[in-house]
Amino acid sequence: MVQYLRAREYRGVMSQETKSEYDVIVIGGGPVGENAASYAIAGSDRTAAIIEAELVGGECSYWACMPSKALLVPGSVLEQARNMPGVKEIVGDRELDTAAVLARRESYTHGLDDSSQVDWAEGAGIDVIRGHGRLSGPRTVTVGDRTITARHAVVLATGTTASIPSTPGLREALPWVSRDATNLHKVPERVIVVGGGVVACESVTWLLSLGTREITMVVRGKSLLSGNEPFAGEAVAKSLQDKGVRILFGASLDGVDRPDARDTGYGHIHGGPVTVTVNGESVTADEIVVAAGRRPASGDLGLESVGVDGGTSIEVDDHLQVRGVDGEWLYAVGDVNGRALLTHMGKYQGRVCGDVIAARATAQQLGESRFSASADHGQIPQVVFTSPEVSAVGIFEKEARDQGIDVEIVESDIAVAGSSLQQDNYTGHAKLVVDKTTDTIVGATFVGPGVAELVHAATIAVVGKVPLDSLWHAVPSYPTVSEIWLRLLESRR
Ligand SMILES: Cc1cc2nc3c(=O)[nH]c(=O)nc-3n(C[C@H](O)[C@H](O)[C@H](O)COP(=O)(O)OP(=O)(O)OC[C@H]3O[C@@H](n4cnc5c(N)ncnc54)[C@H](O)[C@@H]3O)c2cc1C
Ligand SMILES: NC(=O)c1ccc[n+]([C@@H]2O[C@H](COP(=O)([O-])OP(=O)(O)OC[C@H]3O[C@@H](n4cnc5c(N)ncnc54)[C@H](O)[C@@H]3O)[C@@H](O)[C@H]2O)c1
Repeated sequence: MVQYLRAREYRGVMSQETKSEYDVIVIGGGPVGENAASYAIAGSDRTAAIIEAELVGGECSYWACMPSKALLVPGSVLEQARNMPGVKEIVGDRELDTAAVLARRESYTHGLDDSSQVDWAEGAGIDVIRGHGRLSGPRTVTVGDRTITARHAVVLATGTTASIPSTPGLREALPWVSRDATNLHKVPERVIVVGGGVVACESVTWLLSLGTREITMVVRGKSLLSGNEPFAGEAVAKSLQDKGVRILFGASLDGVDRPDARDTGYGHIHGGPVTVTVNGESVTADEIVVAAGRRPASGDLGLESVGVDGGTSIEVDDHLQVRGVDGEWLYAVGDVNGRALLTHMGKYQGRVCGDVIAARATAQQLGESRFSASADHGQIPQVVFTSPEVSAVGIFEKEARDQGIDVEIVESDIAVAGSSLQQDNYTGHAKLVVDKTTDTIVGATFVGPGVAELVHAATIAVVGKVPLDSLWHAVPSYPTVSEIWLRLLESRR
C-alpha cells in the first residue's frame, strides 16, 4: 500500500498540467475510459485528459479481472494435471505453492504501481490528471480547485464499487470485498462468502485451490450464477459441493458479530473470528467475503449540475450519450452505465463512444454501425472462470421464450475426441437457443473445462446471425473440443 501511495504521489506531481481546456475530458481511467479517450483523439490533433482518483487501469487491472484470473489459472492447471496420466503421477497430492501464485498475481498488478499505464496514456497523447473529477455544469469539470472545460465531450467512465448489504453488524465487521479477495496476502482457513454470483463463485474457486479448508456460501436465491442457463449454476454448485463447500441456498444473513474487527489493509485478515447468523444457525469463520453485487460510482459526480440524478446507473443511448442532457457532449461508458458489467463490453462501448466523439468533432454523420453499441442488446459474451468453466453469449432459453421467440433447443454433452484428449474424466455440456423463424442462434452456453475458448465462435454466429444451414459448412478441426459444434448440429438433423 505504501508503494501504491508513493507511485500515486509521484505521478500526481509529474503529470499535473495547467491547461484549462481539452477537446475531450474522461472522468475515470479504467480500461473503458482509456479506450474512449484514445479512440476520440486517434489520428487527430485533438487533445484529451483522463482524470483518475486512484490508479490508471482501474478496477480491472489492479483489483478485479487481472488479479482474479492470475489466482485462478494455477488451480485450473493443477486440476488438469491431476486428471492427466503421465502428469498426475508426478503431481501426486501436492498443493499449489501459494507464495509463487501470489508473486505471479503481484506481477500482473505491478505491485499497484500504474506507471506503465500512465506512460501508455501519455504516449497516446492523453494527459493524466490525478484527483476526483466532478461535473460542475455543461462541458465543465472540476478536480480539486481546478476547473477544466471540454470543447467536444465529457465522458463518464467511473465504474462501480462493491455493494455491502445493510445486515446488522456486517459493515462493522469490516468484511472482505472483492478487492481483498483478489489482493489477498494471507489465505484464511475458514471463510463465509455472501452471494452466489460470479465474484462469489470465482473467489471460492481460488480460495479452495489456495488451501482454505472450510467454506460456507450464503446464497439468497435458489441457485448459483442465476444470470445463466440453470445447468451452468448446477454444475458449478455440484463441483464446489464435491470439494467440501457448504452452500446454503435460500439463506438470509440475519446478523454478523466480530468483536475484534480491525482495518489491517486490503487482503489481510480483518481481525478476529466472525460469526454470522443464517436462518437462525450460527456459523463462525476467520473471514467473511461479501460478493453481493456492485453500485455505480455516480453518486459524487456532480450529475445534478446538468439535471441528471446521481447514485444510479447512468442511462445512455446506443451512441453512449447520456439521456436527458442536451448538446451532444455528455457520454457514459462501462460499468457506470449498467449495461454490461464486463471489461470487454465496456471497452467496446469506449471504442464506439470514442468513434462517435471523433465523428461529431469532424461533422460526420453517424450512419455506420460502428457508431452504435448494438451488441449491448442480447449479444453479450461472458466467461466465468470456475471449475468447470462457464461460457455464454446472447440470451437464455427463458429470456427467449419470454420475448416470444419461437425457440428450438439444441443440446449435447461435450464428449468428443478433443475433450477426452484434454483430460481424463472430462464432463461438459452445451446448449444452443435457436430462433426457429430465422434458423439462427440467439444464445449459447457451454460448461466444462476449457470452454472459454468456445464462446467466440458462438458470438460470431449470434452477432452475424449465421443460419444453422450455413454453420453446417463451418467444419470444426479434429480433434478439438470445438467438435461439439458438429455434435450439436448433427443432433437436429
Ligand atoms: C473480482 C472481479 C473480477 C472481475 N473479472 C472480470 C473478468 O474476468 N472479465 C470481465 O470482463 N470483467 C470482469 N470484472 C468486471 C470488470 O472489472 C469491470 O467490468 C471493469 O473494470 C469496468 O471497467 P470501467 O473502466 O468501466 O470501470 P473501473 O475499472 O471500475 O474503472 C473506473 C475508474 O474510475 C475511477 N474513478 C471513479 N470515480 C472517479 C471520479 N469521480 N474521478 C476520477 N476517477 C474516478 C476509479 O478510481 C477507477 O480507476 C470483474 C469484476 C470484479 C469485481
Ligand atoms: N469472469 C467475469 O466475467 C467476471 C468475474 C467477476 C465479476 N464479473 C462482473 O462483475 C459484476 C459483479 O459481480 P458480483 O458477483 O458481485 O455480482 P452478481 O450480480 O453477479 O451477484 C451478486 C450476488 O449477490 C447476491 N446478493 C445481492 N444482494 C444481496 C443481499 N443484500 N444479501 C445477500 N445476497 C445478495 C445476489 O443474489 C447474487 O447472488 C457482475 O456483473 C459480473 O459480470 C465478471
